[in-house]
Amino acid sequence: MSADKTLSWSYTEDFPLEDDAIAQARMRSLELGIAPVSSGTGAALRVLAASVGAKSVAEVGTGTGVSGLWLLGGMGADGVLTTIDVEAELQRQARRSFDLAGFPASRTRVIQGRASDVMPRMAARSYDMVVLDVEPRDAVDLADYALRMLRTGGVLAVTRALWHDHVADPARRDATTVAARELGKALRNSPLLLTTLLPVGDGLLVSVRQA
Ligand SMILES: C[S@@+](CC[C@H](N)C(=O)[O-])C[C@H]1O[C@@H](n2cnc3c(N)ncnc32)[C@H](O)[C@@H]1O
Repeated sequence: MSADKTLSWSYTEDFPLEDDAIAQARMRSLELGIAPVSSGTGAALRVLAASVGAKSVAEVGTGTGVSGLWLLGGMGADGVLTTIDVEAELQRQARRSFDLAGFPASRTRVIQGRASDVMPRMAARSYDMVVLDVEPRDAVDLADYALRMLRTGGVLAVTRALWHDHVADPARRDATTVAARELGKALRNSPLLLTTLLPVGDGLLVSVRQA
């Protein structure tokens, strides 16, 4: 690996142009101690949403709406983002972010609750894209619900898949790191999916549902 890799990675993170609405949502997130997706991850999510012509996207982990704004930016003008979070106050902030960015309320469905309670009640095979932006141990628990919701050709995106760069280090055996590692392998090995691991942000697992 070239010694310039770190430089290239920071260049990649700085490459996307983040608009004012996203920058403000990011600031509010950091003030509240919530880690939003990086610019590189957000831009990748936007491209993925656009590439599948997403009209229906579900996200777990609303936060203050940073990832949501990126996703909305990649969806068609009539696309609806359904976003789930346990924290009502964060969702109030996210609604404000969507509003300030000019997205009408009809473009978002903000659901408060634990994803493991909410997702089983959501329609099967109806979503173009599902994003899990939660800790790896939660992502492991939610991946099957997410796959159930995806249409054929739909995309599952799981953030934080390199978990603070611990996943690549075999000496790291803590439960969260192991969960991230195991989830990556399970998605990669599934005959239902085409999966790749992108080193953007804190790692982005991307799977396409093939049938
Ligand atoms: C990393 S933050 C999301 C940041 C957001 N996607 C952004 O980019 O602005 C993770 C969020 O997931 C929520 N969360 C964690 N576990 C959850 C679960 N099981 N069900 C619903 N929400 C959950 C937390 O309350 C937190 O707001």
